[in-house]
Amino acid sequence: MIEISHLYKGYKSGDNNTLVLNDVKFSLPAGSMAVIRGMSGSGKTTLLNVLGGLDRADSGQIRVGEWYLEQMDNAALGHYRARDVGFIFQFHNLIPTLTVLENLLTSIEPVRHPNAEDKELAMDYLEKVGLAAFAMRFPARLSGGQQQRVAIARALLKEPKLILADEPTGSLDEDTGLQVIALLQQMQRQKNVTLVIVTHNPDLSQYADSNYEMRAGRLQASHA
Ligand SMILES: Nc1ncnc2c1ncn2[C@@H]1O[C@H](COP(=O)(O)OP(=O)(O)OP(=O)(O)O)[C@@H](O)[C@H]1O
Repeated sequence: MIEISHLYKGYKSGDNNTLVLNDVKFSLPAGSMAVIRGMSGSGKTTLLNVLGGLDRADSGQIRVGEWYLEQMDNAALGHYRARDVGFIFQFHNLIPTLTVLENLLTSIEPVRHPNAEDKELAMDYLEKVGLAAFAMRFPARLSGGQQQRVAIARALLKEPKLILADEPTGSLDEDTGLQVIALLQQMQRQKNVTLVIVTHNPDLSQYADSNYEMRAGRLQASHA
């Protein structure tokens, strides 16, 4: 499902070019879960951004299913993101002027106009994250953890092939964090979704099919 090889990305500052991704190699079968840990600044978010088509590497190959990202123009990357990728990021980017339900439906809109079935499914996902009662609220009236769960429900609603999550349990208490992980695992098993999770939380490693550590731009398998 995911095949990455010889991936490099650097940022220039003055005469220095700091390599943030340094010959990254990574492969992950469809329907499995990888957890990537690593120190702050080691390149984890950069890797997720490149994998999700939000950013480009300087060189290297990235294949996700039938998509060959390094060969695609920006429009094609937009299609790829809209159709196949669900993002759960630390800064969840809910739209403040839309209700919780409307926020969920934004994940469908690039692909089709949401219909009654989509709305029903959106309510099911809100139920699953324990927020059905808040469907008509605006995000500002939710706690940070509740907003995080809305962002998760939004990513799940479009039932993407790939979910990229950056600290998905970061702003949640332990119980809610476990519920979220259980929900992600359920998606993985029932819908064959591939999950790549970046986290500082060592407790998530036990749920993964494979574990990695990012160190100064290099990705290494770990047994943690
Ligand atoms: N747009 C940018 N311009 C210059 N440097 C950048 C840019 N984006 C990221 N970096 C640098 O690249 C390195 C990797 O950043 P990245 O966000 O990928 O790390 P991370 O492992 O996700 O960290 P954290 O765990 O703190 O989120 C950092 O040193 C960061 O300062």
